[in-house]
Amino acid sequence: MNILEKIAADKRVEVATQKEEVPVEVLQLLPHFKRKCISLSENLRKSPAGIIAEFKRRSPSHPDLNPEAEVEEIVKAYEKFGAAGISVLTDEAYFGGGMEDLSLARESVKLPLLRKDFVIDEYQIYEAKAMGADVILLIAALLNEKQIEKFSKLAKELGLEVLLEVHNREELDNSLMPEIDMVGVNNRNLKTFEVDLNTSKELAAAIPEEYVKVSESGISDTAAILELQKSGFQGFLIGGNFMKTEDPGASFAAFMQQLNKENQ
Ligand SMILES: O=C(O)c1ccccc1NCC(=O)[C@H](O)[C@H](O)COP(=O)(O)O
Repeated sequence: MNILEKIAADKRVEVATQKEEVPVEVLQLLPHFKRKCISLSENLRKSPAGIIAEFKRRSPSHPDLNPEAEVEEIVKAYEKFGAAGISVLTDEAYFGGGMEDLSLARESVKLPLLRKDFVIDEYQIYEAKAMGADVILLIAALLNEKQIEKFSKLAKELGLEVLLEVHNREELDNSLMPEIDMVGVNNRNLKTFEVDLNTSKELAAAIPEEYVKVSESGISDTAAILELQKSGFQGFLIGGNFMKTEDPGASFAAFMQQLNKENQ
């Protein structure tokens, strides 16, 4: 079993329990459920930098990233220094996150929030909306075409945007549908954890123009962004580069300062 299959297997158990504890009917009564979402894809189209800055405490590839990190201060700094959106890891078992982090982020910033998790059940989409997310992630490697269609349609009904994550041409060709707003190319091979930015560059031309292109994972300098922009990417999902430092907000600010200088 590879890491993604293991995460998905655990997620099925977790979601089954959560559904019993807090049924969809209860989620629908929560105040954020009626909230109008903010568009991440629009922000990425108009932002000169297009950074989706991520909050995470750890990951399978980086188990000790920033175990004690608190969400509020970090996301406020991401907003203050020019992020186009924020990704919040809500998986507890492998990333040390939770729905509480998403809720706290929602109370702290006005930027669009991506619920970064492993969606395998419609329940998680209702939950994302109820906790204040604007965008969900659908990982092509985890889902078949029918699931992607069903989940993205539900997301649209709830007013959420969809970021589809792919890692190769086959996943891209099998998973594109009209309800998807953004296509993210994950530069990290989730089977080996190897990172290669050429994955984004090689897939870019195959992503139809109507989808905002997002390059995900392994971005650690502004030169990489300038390169990826040339291939048509408008969004850049960056987590570890900021979260591995003592002050992720300050490292984000320094990164943005450098990027703005180079983008002039
Ligand atoms: O990062 C991992 O180890 C990982 C393992 C299994 C599934 C997903 C994983 N990462 C999620 C992500 O895709 C990243 O959090 C995100 O793209 C940011 O990447 P980075 O900038 O390299 O932290």
